[in-house]
Amino acid sequence: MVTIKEAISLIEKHVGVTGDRTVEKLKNAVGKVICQNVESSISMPPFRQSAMDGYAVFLHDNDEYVLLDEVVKAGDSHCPELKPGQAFRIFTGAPVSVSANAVVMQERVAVTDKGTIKVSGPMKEGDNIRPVGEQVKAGEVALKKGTLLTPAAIGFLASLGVAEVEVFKKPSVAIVTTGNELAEPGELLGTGKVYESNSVMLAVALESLGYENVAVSKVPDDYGATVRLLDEMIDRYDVVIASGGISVGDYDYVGKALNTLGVKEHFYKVKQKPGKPLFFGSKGSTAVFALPGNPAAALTCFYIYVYPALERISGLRDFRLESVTMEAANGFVKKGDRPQFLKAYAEGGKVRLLEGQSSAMLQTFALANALALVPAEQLRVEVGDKVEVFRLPG
Ligand SMILES: Nc1nc2c(c(=O)[nH]1)N[C@H]1C(S)=C(S)[C@@H](COP(=O)(O)OP(=O)(O)OC[C@H]3O[C@@H](n4cnc5c(N)ncnc54)[C@H](O)[C@@H]3O)O[C@H]1N2
Ligand code: MOO
Repeated sequence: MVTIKEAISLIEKHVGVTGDRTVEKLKNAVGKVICQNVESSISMPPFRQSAMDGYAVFLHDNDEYVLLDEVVKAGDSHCPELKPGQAFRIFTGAPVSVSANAVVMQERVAVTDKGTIKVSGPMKEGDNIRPVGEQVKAGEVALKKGTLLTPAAIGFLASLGVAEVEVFKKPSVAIVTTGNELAEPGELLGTGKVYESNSVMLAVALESLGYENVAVSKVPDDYGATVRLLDEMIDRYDVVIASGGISVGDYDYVGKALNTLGVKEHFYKVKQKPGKPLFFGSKGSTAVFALPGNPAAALTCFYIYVYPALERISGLRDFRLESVTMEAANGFVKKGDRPQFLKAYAEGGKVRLLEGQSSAMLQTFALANALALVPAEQLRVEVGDKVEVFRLPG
């Protein structure tokens, strides 16, 4: 049995980026990680650009300027040169000629009937002109290897004319559920059966985190069938997530099957509640997690252990779950000597510890947006106590 900390560091030690790369169209690359520096082929902005609707001027020692009969708007390619004391009409995004050394916003300008403009307030060189390459210069690194492609990063690359980007391939994931008792939602529920919930829950969690290559397969409590299915999945996928059959019961075959298949155990059993019988191992380059079957335990283990592992494999080499300290909005009495992850609701800087913490209860999880961790030695949480809180993604 390992501690939560030990389990996390063993996972960090044994998982790493697969190194597989792929070229993605920009709009398909969100949530992926750049696998090499992206250099900009252009300067951004590519030309001196007006930041305001107003007038471009060649500054002189007077607040009155002769207005040329010229208008330059965004997209225009022409741009008149000025002599000191001259001005022309310009709009936001339009190119600014080299001789124009400031742009004044139109709210500060009065047009006279003598063909001049009068400017109120001070002006200095460079006002309201975005210099060439202010964001990035041609040939410079725009985004570094290892950067996560957020919508902002995708927009930035699009602004540089990038249409495709080379990223780390996200790992492929096989979910394997086990159990004779499992019925499919939609079927009539026979005596002794429960509806199977873990595969769809884990599959949509993966999908919402951007993992697209996800397979689901199911096996009854049969040793031979469990060995065969796990063998195939370990062979074909980067990560295997089994659910159920990992405890000590006579019909819990996952641990025995993984052992038979030569999966190297990095840990089995974590001192925590829920999710004590969590297994993590690897075979070749495939990482194998066996989550406890109890649905809330499975999902807790997924968020705390599997999700960070997947993000690291996807290229975020140093990914860790972030936790914040919050005040408890209500009290909680912990049973037993294991640290406990509690389904919780974080709001306005406080965290509410929810009713119904059994590892079989998904209803509470459905109402939660966070997991709060109560340490082993703390037997009660009082209102106002500081609690470590992990916000759940999405
Ligand atoms: N003698 C002991 N018994 C148990 C121990 C122990 O230490 N000693 N640990 C308990 C704890 S804690 C957990 S957690 C469970 C984990 O057991 P398994 O991982 O072997 O899971 P199963 O027995 O297969 O199932 C547990 C529970 O979850 C339901 N389940 C399983 N898969 C699904 C699914 N895909 N969808 C919905 N529900 C599922 C299953 O029907 C069971 O009710 O072991 C304790 N026992
Ligand atoms: O470790 Mo189990 O998840 O407490 O029921």
